[in-house]
Amino acid sequence: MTADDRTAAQPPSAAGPAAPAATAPALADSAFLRACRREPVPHTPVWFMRQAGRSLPEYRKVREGIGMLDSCMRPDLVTEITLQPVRRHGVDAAIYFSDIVVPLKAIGLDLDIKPGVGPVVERPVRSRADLERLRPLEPGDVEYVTEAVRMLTAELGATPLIGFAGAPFTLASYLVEGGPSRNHEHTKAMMYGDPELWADLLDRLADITTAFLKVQIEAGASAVQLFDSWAGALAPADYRASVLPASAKVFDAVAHYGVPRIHFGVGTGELLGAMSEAGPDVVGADWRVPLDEAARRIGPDKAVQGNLDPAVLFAPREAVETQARRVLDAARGLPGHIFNLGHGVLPDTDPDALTRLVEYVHEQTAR
Ligand SMILES: Cc1c2[nH]c(c1CCC(=O)O)Cc1[nH]c(c(CCC(=O)O)c1C)Cc1[nH]c(c(CCC(=O)O)c1C)Cc1[nH]c(c(C)c1CCC(=O)O)C2
Repeated sequence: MTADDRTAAQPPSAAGPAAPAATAPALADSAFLRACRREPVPHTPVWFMRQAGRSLPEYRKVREGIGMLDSCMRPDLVTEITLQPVRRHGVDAAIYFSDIVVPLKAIGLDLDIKPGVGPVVERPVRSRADLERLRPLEPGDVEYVTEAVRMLTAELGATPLIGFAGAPFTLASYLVEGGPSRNHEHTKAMMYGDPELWADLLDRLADITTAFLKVQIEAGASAVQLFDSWAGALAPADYRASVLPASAKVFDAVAHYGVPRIHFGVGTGELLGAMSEAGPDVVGADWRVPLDEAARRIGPDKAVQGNLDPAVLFAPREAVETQARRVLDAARGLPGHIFNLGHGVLPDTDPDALTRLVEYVHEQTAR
């Protein structure tokens, strides 16, 4: 079935589905949403960050000749690409196919995603005058997101759809540096050197991120993840003083929807407690901290997500299973574990290794 057939079979009505997808009983009872709420699960749910993307030949095929940002604006492509890993791997959740810079593009910033590089911003944001270019995001700026989420929730049925956005710090890093950065030097120069301008920038980004998450939740996303990928570059005191308030503002602003909110960053072992204080329901950890220790740092009443090193998938099957077993052992006795990688799927990963890993986790944890 093509994406077009699907649209024809199930036209997304302007009023949306009769019952909001997020409250349909089978969906609410899915292993993923149960784990987010720290309820007993039939098996440990599994999904992978970057599960939709270059590791899949079917992804490369539909993306042929179409730029990354262009593909994010086409609901038919977004729907197809989001569904590909669900069909192939049998993961317990879909993640909406987009990118953290899509809302910034949608408010008119001159940026692109360069293959093999990442987001590149034509004119970096460095001064108060530059801030004026960061206007608020209106739902009408991203109608294609609403349409794609509706098409997806109709297709996915009882499989949850995770919406996402970039956290203010990670978005700020791309905007201030003008592209990917190892040391975030311009970003930190603004954070330390002009705290007022920095706070303003993060506050505007918090509002844009919130608006982008609201569009996804209101169209039917069952959970949301806030990616603060580069927060691990910060010392805990600086994170708490200069970044946490903006991320907490985002979590607060979407709390009333009641959908689980996940918080994740790379290299954040020392920040897990602070990231938990920002107010999410679930905290993701990378592979540098054992999951039981991560759970201690995250504190009570929150689910944990993670944390297999994505590079492990390049090892032979037995080694992958040994390492996955270590993650499951560390998670034993923790109510609310969502199995994931410690960061995104690497582009050269063998897709069959991912499928086998989903089967392994399901088998090993079947109750
Ligand atoms: C930092 C960040 C970005 N984008 C994202 C983050 C946070 C997650 C993380 O820490 O990895 C988030 C993101 N980007 C993409 C998704 C899709 C959903 C999923 O997880 O499957 C998600 C969740 C698609 C994408 N986003 C991008 C691709 C690759 C583009 C392509 O296929 O041509 C995909 C599938 C581009 C992108 N966009 C970004 C980078 C670093 C890159 C890679 C550049 C490259 O190596 O080519 C910025």
